[in-house]
Amino acid sequence: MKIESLISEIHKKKSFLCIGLDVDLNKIPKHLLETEDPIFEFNKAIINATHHLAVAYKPNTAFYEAYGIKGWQSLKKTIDYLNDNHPEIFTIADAKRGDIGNTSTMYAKAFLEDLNFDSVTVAPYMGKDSVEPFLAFKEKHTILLALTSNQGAFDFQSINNTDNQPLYKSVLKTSKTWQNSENLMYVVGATKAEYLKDIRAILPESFLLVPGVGAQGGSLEDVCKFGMTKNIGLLVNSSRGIIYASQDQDFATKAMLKAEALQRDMATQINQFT
Ligand SMILES: O=c1ccn([C@@H]2O[C@H](COP(=O)(O)O)[C@@H](O)[C@H]2O)c(=O)[nH]1
Repeated sequence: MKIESLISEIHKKKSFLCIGLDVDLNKIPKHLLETEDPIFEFNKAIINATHHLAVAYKPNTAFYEAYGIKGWQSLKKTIDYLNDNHPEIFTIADAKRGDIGNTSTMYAKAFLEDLNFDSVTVAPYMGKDSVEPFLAFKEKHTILLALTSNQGAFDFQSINNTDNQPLYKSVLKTSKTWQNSENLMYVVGATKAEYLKDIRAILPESFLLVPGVGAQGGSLEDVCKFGMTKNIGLLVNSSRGIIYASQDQDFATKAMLKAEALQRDMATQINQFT
């Protein structure tokens, strides 16, 4: 998907909501376990109930890989369902890949060509030759881990390196020099909103995928205060906070209500900014 299409969808829906499809069979309504593909049935119901409120969906591949070949089939059915029925919606494979170039090329083919996601999350720490194979895909996006939402982000990402700047800033600055860097987006945790001013000084325009509102306690208002740009520039993700709003028959409606509340707050933020 071209970035312009994503921006136009954001303005049309007044939403920069990304819904995380992190499906855990222990948390979904029991009646779905009787169907042939409970993960896909769950995702389909969530997508049907929320697609008018969201501009992106992000299955975290761990939740599919954990169920072996059946999980991978559910992932394929989910992305096909999105691409066939909602081509205007941006899709993210949250897979956090990255390896030597030869191997990264295969990861990129798996997620961007075979599964046909619009984007994939990638760890930057093996450097340029591990990321450039992802960037080579036209109209696809590579979402680089910059400053993650977890506590462990402070173990390495925020520590000053030999240039006397935190490692995450080196990731941002150096990645901008890579070939096809216009295809880069970055992960910044909502729990790290106070860093967004510094991040925007380095990346004034780039899209940021921001996980960590909802279950992890990040604040949408804080993220918007420092992270929003004229093109909005944000995809704010919530997974558990939306998809597990109820574990009963009404799960999709309850998920819709949670998504609606977030979208309403996003519309307010967009209106205040523009
Ligand atoms: O820094 C990061 C990077 C990725 N994630 C992923 O986003 C979702 C968040 O789920 P919630 O249920 O809304 O907490 C999940 O897939 C994480 O693996 C992240 O949280 N932080």
